[in-house]
Amino acid sequence: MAKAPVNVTVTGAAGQIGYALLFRIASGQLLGPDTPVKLRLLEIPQAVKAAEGTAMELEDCAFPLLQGIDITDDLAKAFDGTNVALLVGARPRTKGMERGDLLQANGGIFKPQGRAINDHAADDVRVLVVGNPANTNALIAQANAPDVPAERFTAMTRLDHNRALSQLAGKLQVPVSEIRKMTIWGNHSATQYPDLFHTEVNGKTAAEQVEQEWLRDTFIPTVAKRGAAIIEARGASSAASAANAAIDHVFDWVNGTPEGDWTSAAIPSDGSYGVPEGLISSFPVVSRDGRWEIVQGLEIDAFSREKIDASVAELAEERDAVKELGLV
Ligand SMILES: NC(=O)c1ccc[n+]([C@@H]2O[C@H](COP(=O)([O-])OP(=O)(O)OC[C@H]3O[C@@H](n4cnc5c(N)ncnc54)[C@H](O)[C@@H]3O)[C@@H](O)[C@H]2O)c1
Ligand SMILES: O=C(O)C[C@H](O)C(=O)O
Repeated sequence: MAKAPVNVTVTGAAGQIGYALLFRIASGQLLGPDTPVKLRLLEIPQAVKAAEGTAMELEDCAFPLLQGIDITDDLAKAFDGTNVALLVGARPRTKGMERGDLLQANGGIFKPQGRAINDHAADDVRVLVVGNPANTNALIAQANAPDVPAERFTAMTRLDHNRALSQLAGKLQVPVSEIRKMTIWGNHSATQYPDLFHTEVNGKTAAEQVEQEWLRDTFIPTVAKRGAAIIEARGASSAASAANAAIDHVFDWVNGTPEGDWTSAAIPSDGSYGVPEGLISSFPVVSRDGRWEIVQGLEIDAFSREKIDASVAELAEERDAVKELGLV
């Protein structure tokens, strides 16, 4: 029997990431080659026409799995019955903007979106927040959706994870496919901690195969500041690689992670590894039966502890700031 279509909502659909993402969703790369999709594109009123243009192009691809496209600036319509919500549209930081202003502006987006997901989404809704500051935007949306299990709200650190894989593969001159168990801890920001102490390459720990100076002074800052380096080079933030990471995140969440490996995702902490419960922090995770689980039992040495704590402290500060603003 043919599968029922899955409703996928993409916010910020007329933006750069939206343009790199929508065609891949419609072609079956988000959920798999047997799953039909219906797209809901949410935009602000000024960008609805541009989203309509993208929808025309989607039609022109004649994707066999694409069973419909709705374009709207109405939250209730955008999230009505949605099974997968990709929250991409966000307010970028502009010149002279303080961090509090940025959090406030994004609260104005993610608070009502959280409420709309609460009131209109399907019972099995899964949410991935891409728009920055992604972890805290996810926290805002989750806090405003009390009827949806908290674990359904996640933020994207898969791009950082993929960046870390590529940097390490280049250093060791191995294919990315030979690397297992990479981890990004903490916030999707420059404080994130890409951890090589549990990563395996050809059955050996990656940290033992690289110089400690390279790990500390090149690898960690290169991965953590890659987003800024892309902006510097392109004059715009990463788009195709961000869309690719969003596809990877949702595909693995729905279909499971391969045996013998794990990935990275920012999910609500259950207190594991000393990360305060409720913070949406990146962890080593596996997906089993459609749910993320934090990989347990990893030994954390003093170097890693300090790095994880610094990023988690930043997340706690952001949470306190949005609490003060009444957003969570
Ligand atoms: N987590 C990550 O790894 C990662 C990586 C790259 C980019 N990002 C972030 O993703 C976000 C989007 O990036 P982009 O390059 O697509 O930006 P963009 O400016 O090209 O597009 C953003 C789109 O969002 C729309 N938008 C704004 N407010 C909206 C709202 N309330 N509802 C619906 N749509 C709204 C805008 O009209 C615009 O079309 C940014 O916040 C960026 O910093 C995150
Ligand atoms: O948009 C940004 O600030 C950078 C982005 O989050 C990235 O990691 O590429």
